[in-house]
Amino acid sequence: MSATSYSGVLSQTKLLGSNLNCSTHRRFPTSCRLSEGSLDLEKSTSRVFLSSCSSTSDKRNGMLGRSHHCSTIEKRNPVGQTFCSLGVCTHSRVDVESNSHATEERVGVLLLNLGGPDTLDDVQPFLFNLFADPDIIRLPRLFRFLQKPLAKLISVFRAPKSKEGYASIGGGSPLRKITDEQADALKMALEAKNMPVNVYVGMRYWYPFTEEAIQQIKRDRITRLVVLPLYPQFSISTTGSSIRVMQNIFREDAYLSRLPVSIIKSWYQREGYIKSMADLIEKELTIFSKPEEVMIFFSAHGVPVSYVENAGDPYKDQMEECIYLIMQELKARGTFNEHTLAFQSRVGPVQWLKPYTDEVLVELGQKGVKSLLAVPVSFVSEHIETLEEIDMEYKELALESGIENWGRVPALGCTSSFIMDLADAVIEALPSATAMSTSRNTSEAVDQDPMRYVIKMFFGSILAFVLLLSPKMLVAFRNKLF
Ligand SMILES: C=CC1=C(C)c2cc3[nH]c(cc4nc(cc5[nH]c(cc1n2)c(C)c5CCC(=O)O)C(CCC(=O)O)=C4C)c(C)c3C=C
Ligand SMILES: [Fe+2]
Repeated sequence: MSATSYSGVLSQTKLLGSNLNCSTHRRFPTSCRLSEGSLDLEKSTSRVFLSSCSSTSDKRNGMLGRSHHCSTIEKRNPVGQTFCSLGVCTHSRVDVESNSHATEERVGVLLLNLGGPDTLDDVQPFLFNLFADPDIIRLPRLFRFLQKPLAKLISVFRAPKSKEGYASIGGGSPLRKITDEQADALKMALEAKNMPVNVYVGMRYWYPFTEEAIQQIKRDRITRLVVLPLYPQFSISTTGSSIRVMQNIFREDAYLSRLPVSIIKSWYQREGYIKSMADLIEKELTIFSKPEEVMIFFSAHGVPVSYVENAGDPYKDQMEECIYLIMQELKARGTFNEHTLAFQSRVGPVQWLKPYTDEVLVELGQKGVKSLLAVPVSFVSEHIETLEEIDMEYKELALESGIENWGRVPALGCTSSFIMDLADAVIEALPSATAMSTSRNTSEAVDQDPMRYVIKMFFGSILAFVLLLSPKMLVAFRNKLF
């Protein structure tokens, strides 16, 4: 549920039409002229004036005192002079209510993340949730009814290996704790910028689930919501999946479907993020005896190739651009190290994005690279793939392959420059919040036709039988590819 949920009340005095051009897209339905999180002021013809007052009492921290303050954000069209200004004023509630436009505004920020098992007993059910996600195992529509049985099978097969991994990092995932800390830090950063908000944490595959966070948002009568996935780059399998869950819930609910929402789909290109990453890399390089000789080795979580080539996942492009921007920033600071990008954590019998981290490490060792700095780049908190896969498996492989000096950049976590930048991203996204699309897509309508459903099940069963007994699947299970 909410990591940082307090009864902050924001009274908005004015909100003049945020007339952003939003279109409905089949897979990523909310595609606003929001240029991935930052308001595209040059194109925008809207003028948004948001003056907010707060009257807060923090239940969590047991604060009894109430404070009243007011923040102003102004965004104007290209002919206007003021693009973004934050001002602070103080006035009483009566003043607010005397305004004819007065409505009570409660701003929420929903942090989306993957979630991870808290204990070893959670591992198999967590894996089940993950593999039951049609954005993780993308079965053809005809096979969709197989999703859950397949998820059960794969999760049971994979659980022992995953459990070993989680056991080696302390018996569970640190994700919940770190995400809660990030939520607290973000709330404080926003308060420091005179933007009191409730921050909620919604995990995709484990507690606190996205569904719970959304229920809490509803209970708190949030009136404007910014959705901030904690993945810098967009992938269908991560941000896309969480947004799909959100949209399904929002569509069915009268209150939520009218709630103005702004989704920050990716933010890898933000200056604050790039600079924070460059800071961490620079700092870690100084630990090596010859920093200039260190190969900067970006290791990103992979996705199956089909996501990029068939489904149009922008993940690979965004990842490459992200690395380019980080390297440009380092060059601007006088750091000219060589670098490379590889993809880790592949699962199952399909082709994943290449080159693979393990193969590149061996090649680099063979080529005579002696010093290497691993940089996890697809995620902003420590998790099993940094603490176990990189710090243990890949480090061992690198040292065996001839690399002598190994280092690893920590995940950003609660690095203050990073959190401040996320806070800015939220503030910039807020004025463009619009109600989510409520239209049902046609393929879902087909699922509601009983005759079509029976036909689909009949042919699907035959195909499923063939698929499950296909040599590829049998080999995958036998070779423990899951
Ligand atoms: C940008 C980050 C991630 C992408 C893209 C991603 C895609 C993806 N992942 C799997 C399968 C698994 N992922 C697992 C854990 C896991 N994945 C991410 C991030 C991305 N996944 C994180 C942060 C974590 C760790 C959570 C934690 O508990 O610390 C797991 C479980 C662990 C294991 O058994 O290895 C699986 C399985 C697929 C199939 C996929 C794309 C289709
Ligand atoms: Fe993953």
